[in-house]
Amino acid sequence: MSSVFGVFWRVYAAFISPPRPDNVEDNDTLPPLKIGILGAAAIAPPALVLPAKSHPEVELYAVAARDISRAEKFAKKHGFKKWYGGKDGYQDLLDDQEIDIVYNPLPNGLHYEWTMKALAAGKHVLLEKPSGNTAEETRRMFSLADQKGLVLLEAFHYKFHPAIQRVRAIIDSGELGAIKEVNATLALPKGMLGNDDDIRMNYDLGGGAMMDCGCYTLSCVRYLISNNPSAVISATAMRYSKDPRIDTGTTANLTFASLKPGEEPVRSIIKCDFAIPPRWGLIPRWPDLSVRAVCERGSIEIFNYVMPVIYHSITVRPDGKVPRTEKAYTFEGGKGEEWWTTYRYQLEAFVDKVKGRTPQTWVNPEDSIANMEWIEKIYEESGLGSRPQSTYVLPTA
Ligand SMILES: NC(=O)C1=CN([C@@H]2O[C@H](COP(=O)(O)OP(=O)(O)OC[C@H]3O[C@@H](n4cnc5c(N)ncnc54)[C@H](OP(=O)(O)O)[C@@H]3O)[C@@H](O)[C@H]2O)C=CC1
Ligand SMILES: O=C1OC[C@@H](O)[C@H](O)[C@H]1O
Repeated sequence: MSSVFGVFWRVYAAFISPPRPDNVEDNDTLPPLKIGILGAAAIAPPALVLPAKSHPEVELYAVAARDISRAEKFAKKHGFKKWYGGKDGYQDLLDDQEIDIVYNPLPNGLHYEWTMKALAAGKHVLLEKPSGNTAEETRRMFSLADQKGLVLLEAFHYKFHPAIQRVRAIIDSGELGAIKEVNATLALPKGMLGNDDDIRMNYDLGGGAMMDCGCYTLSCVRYLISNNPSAVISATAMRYSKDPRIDTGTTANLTFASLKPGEEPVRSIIKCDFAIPPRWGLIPRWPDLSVRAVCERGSIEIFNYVMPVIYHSITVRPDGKVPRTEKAYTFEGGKGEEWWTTYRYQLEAFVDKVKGRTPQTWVNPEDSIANMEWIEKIYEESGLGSRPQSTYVLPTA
């Protein structure tokens, strides 16, 4: 449904009142997987709480917050059975034997420590993006998950939605010829994010626009080109006035080796910004969430690859032919509903993996590690340097 009614209907079902699950394969015989959340984070309701409400195989079980009253308020508001708080609250949640899955939406600089602790406690972990502060942290987390036979997923939710997968399928089909250039932007109007106390403005917590919004643009161009960059040609950061180690926006110019011998390298410009100024100093701008690929025989672009359930459009312009617009809210013959958010598709895949089923989509450890490696290279090139590596050491058993 691409009408205005369709937008309202999807937003209602996705964010206001997700339909309750009715039928499940093994729901009658197996208890639901119990979820615990570390931190009453702003992203937790859209990214996990709402998706869980329409997933028949999970239960919102416990939340921990540094302040117990905050944990209690969050638990009661969202229907969690238990809450933990105080200085040991996060560890108490991890020690709860009932919990199967831990969602980690802590600040980036704490992803490593608490994911390592969660894995050590035997929990599967859904970890917010970017996976850590450094690629070394990411390698260590996936290595521990592997040793323990646990599922660990970096929550690059946009990849689980049919919209971006449709863009890649069109590129891969060869309809437009070889890919020459892909540019991606995630830029938000000033005022939406980036107050002084925002975790994104704190270097020790892994702040910076390239970490926050930029990690999507990098991930997306790597995904559409089906390769990793071969070099960062240049990277320019706008520095935060109160801490020059933090970028409020970064533009990076990358090059990728072509996958086919003899073809030109693929060029890419990625841009992130969390402070686009109002037009003429007055009129607030819309977020810029665009990705455009130029190929030998035409171009393709998608608007809104980050929150496609609300509205997105895929415009294909084959040279010499009439342009067409496509939408993709569901997979043909696959699991999903028009109102499923990127996060709902992601939760479906995560549960499938935990249950030993083959997920429709997955983000492999190598992919998460490579994304962090190139984030670090971009920060190095911009002169700001990598974010600080965690000093946490997991005690040996
Ligand atoms: N997938 C997506 O679409 C999005 C993902 N994200 C990612 O999710 C994570 C959290 O982002 P967001 O929800 O916006 O952030 P918030 O600041 O709302 O949440 C972070 C949580 O971390 C906890 N925390 C623990 N230690 C600290 C500390 N020293 N300082 C501040 N907070 C602390 C707080 O929990 P407590 O309740 O215990 O106080 C807080 O609730 C980030 O990794 C971000 O990149 C963010 C937005 C969108
Ligand atoms: O993950 C995210 O997605 C959307 C952005 O608004 C936000 O800053 C970021 O953390």
